[in-house]
Amino acid sequence: MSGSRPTARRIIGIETEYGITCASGTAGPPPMDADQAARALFDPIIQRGRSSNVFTRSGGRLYLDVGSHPEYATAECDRLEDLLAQDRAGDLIMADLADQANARLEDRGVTGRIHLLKNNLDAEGNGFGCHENYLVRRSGSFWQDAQTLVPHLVTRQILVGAGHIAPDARGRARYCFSQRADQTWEALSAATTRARPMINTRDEPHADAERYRRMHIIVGDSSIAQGSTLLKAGAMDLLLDYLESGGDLSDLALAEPMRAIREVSSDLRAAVALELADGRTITPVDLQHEHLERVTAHVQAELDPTDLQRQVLDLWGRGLEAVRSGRYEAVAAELDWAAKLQLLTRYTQRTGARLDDPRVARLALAYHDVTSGEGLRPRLERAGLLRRYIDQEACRAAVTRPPATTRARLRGAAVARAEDLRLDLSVDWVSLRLDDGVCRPVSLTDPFRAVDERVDALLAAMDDRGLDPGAGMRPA
Ligand SMILES: Nc1ncnc2c1ncn2[C@@H]1O[C@H](COP(=O)(O)OP(=O)(O)OP(=O)(O)O)[C@@H](O)[C@H]1O
Ligand SMILES: [Mg+2]
Repeated sequence: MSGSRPTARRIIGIETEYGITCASGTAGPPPMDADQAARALFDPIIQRGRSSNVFTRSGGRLYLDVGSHPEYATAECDRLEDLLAQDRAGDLIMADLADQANARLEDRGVTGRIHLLKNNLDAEGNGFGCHENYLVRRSGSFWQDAQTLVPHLVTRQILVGAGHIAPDARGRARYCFSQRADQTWEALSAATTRARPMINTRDEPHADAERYRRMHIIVGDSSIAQGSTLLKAGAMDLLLDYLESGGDLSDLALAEPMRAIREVSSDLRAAVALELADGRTITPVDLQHEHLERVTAHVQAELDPTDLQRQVLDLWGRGLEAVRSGRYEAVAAELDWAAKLQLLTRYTQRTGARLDDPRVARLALAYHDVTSGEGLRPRLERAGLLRRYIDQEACRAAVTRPPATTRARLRGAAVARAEDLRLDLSVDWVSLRLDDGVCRPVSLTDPFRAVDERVDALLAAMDDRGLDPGAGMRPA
């Protein structure tokens, strides 16, 4: 590959909603429902910060909305290695909270254990999301770019879907690519719950609104395998670079994206004929292949890709080949749908259980369980059956260390100082404010700016305040 420039710097963040249940430790019913379990999980956070919406030392956001899906939004990342580490740090933060909550339950003599699930469908059939955020330039044709991405979002599930067991039209269980595909109702919309679009077009850039927009993609499955996260975000970043450099995908617009997204999910051979807007038809594999070829040509002509970006292109190609040939084992260490399918297939072959057997459902759920000591991922990773692109130490470190190259560095430093000195700090994505009635709020509208003397001054003011026992201290 012989281009010359790096990909344009782009802010990327991933928000994950987690499923939560409290499994009974006896034969009786669960000791608490999902709402109660979520509140038990967030209890120490609410005690400490008097809020269920806090920013962390990693620069990310921990959040419990109404309802029962605790959420972690990663800090702003502009390197794929940081995104992988921060995304995993979110799982670790949640798992630590669950450990603490389970210890409190045990102290109270409650026989039940809280489990956190990184999937997209709860036992009652309610869906919840994993959202990707990509900074895009306002000067580009956002609407057209957003529309242009729909065919990619419809078909990328054959690579980055998390895999799902669902009944077919005759009620028989079968394996499909995505949990989220059936939960999506529109291509583009500014409403998220009613319309369930693939891209949420609400204009909230968390940055200078004259220059930027935030592409808010809400159709993806949550990822367990780092390979899935890498390919999901890395392919989108490269596609956006291609489009922002004048690339065009409009000849691949689909006639009926909503119908297509369901058809793609349920055809494991990815050979279904999808109708294009111009009347031609194309299979999901061929459509993805076409995207990959254009992006690869763009990379070769213009870009000097990073090591992880090379791996994105490599995995993209191998993933398509695995689907086309039906030899999914080739990517079973890298892509969720293939990893889970291999696990379930081995189990059904060994035991003779069918896909609709409750034991198979439990095994599938264990793949998504991120609670310490419960889920399968750590074991699969240790055994080399799931590939780690970023080692566990780096992910652990990201729990308290924000990305170094974006404004998250400033936010993380300020949050850490406020926690250490027990000072009240108001934080959101674009500002920091010490609640002492003296310091002026610091506005951080440039997400690429990782060094800022105003934040240095704020940290110094915090040190001064922290020394003064009367000022700004929170009640113990
Ligand atoms: N300028 C930006 N461009 C792209 N992504 C950004 C930018 N600023 C922040 N982000 C990322 O966007 C995500 C915002 O998460 P958050 O959960 O607050 O989303 P939201 O869409 O604002 O809110 P909600 O979940 O309440 O609907 C984070 O992952 C963050 O890193
Ligand atoms: Mg969110």
